[in-house]
Amino acid sequence: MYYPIMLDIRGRKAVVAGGGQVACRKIKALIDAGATVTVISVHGSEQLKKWSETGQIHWLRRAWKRNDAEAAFIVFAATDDREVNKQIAEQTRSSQLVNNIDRYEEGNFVLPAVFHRGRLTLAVSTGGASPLLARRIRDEAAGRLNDQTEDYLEFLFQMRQEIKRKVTRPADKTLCLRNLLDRKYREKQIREQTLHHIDTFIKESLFQ
Ligand SMILES: C[C@@]1(CC(=O)O)c2cc3[nH]c(cc4nc(cc5[nH]c(cc(n2)[C@H]1CCC(=O)O)[C@@](C)(CC(=O)O)[C@@H]5CCC(=O)O)C(CC(=O)O)=C4CCC(=O)O)c(CCC(=O)O)c3CC(=O)O
Ligand SMILES: NC(=O)C1=CN([C@@H]2O[C@H](COP(=O)(O)OP(=O)(O)OC[C@H]3O[C@@H](n4cnc5c(N)ncnc54)[C@H](O)[C@@H]3O)[C@@H](O)[C@H]2O)C=CC1
Repeated sequence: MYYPIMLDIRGRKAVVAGGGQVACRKIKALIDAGATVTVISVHGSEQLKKWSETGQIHWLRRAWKRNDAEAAFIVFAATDDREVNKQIAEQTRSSQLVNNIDRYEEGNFVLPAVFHRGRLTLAVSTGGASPLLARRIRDEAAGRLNDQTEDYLEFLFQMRQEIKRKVTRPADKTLCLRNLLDRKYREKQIREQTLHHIDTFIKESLFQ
């Protein structure tokens, strides 16, 4: 069974071998997550050229060389050459994260199908069994979210920060945080009032 995790890769070095369609999907997610991305590929899509021109990636227009992954935190073997991808995966240290796009067993992680909305991330994986089913389940789950999800979660975040700061007893904190999930806070107006009167919310949560 895979171990799921949300990685903070801001400023971390990501190295991607390959600049085709699949590599670009992985690169987009790396850029969005704030990684420092180096791409090694002779050829590249229009999108890759744009990212390179705008400084969002560092593109080395050449074939993969041994040691290219040396300083990387995370590596993608994303060429269309199975043998090259295999070698790249073999060249990484066991402490590095490596994804092989054509033979997932040769890497040590796989990417899920992802949907982001504000602070919410939905990630669905079938552990390599069927990427298309992962995508479909992701789309079905995302379709059940409504327009308010982003604001609602931002409200929960802000309230939770304040509750953590203001309420010290763990049991009291739990009471407040549980109370926050009451359906009434799905109403925008009630959320706004509550944010303005956090002390009242805390008192009511503890004495109701
Ligand atoms: C194991 C994994 C490794 C990894 O890439 O991390 C992997 C591996 C492989 N994918 C292959 C094919 C396809 N992959 C997609 C699409 C996606 N693939 C993604 C993830 C993963 N793909 C990981 C496991 C995910 C899981 O847990 O289930 C998604 C979810 C995330 C992402 O890529 O960001 C993204 C959808 C994102 C979105 O929609 O948003 C499509 C559809 C399309 O392209 O439209 C096809 C064609 C249809 C088909 O073949 O099923 C092949 C065969 C290559 C060949 O034979 O030529 C392999 C190789 C193998 O099986 O070893
Ligand atoms: N994991 C996944 O999500 C998926 C994986 N695949 C697999 O991904 C492979 C690649 O697909 P595409 O991106 O569409 O191919 P593509 O043909 O668009 O791109 C291949 C890229 O690999 C680069 N490349 C080839 N040899 C290289 C080397 N020695 N060093 C550096 N770069 C090198 C090329 O310059 C090119 O940019 C497919 O062969 C397929 O097996 C396909 C679909 C989804």
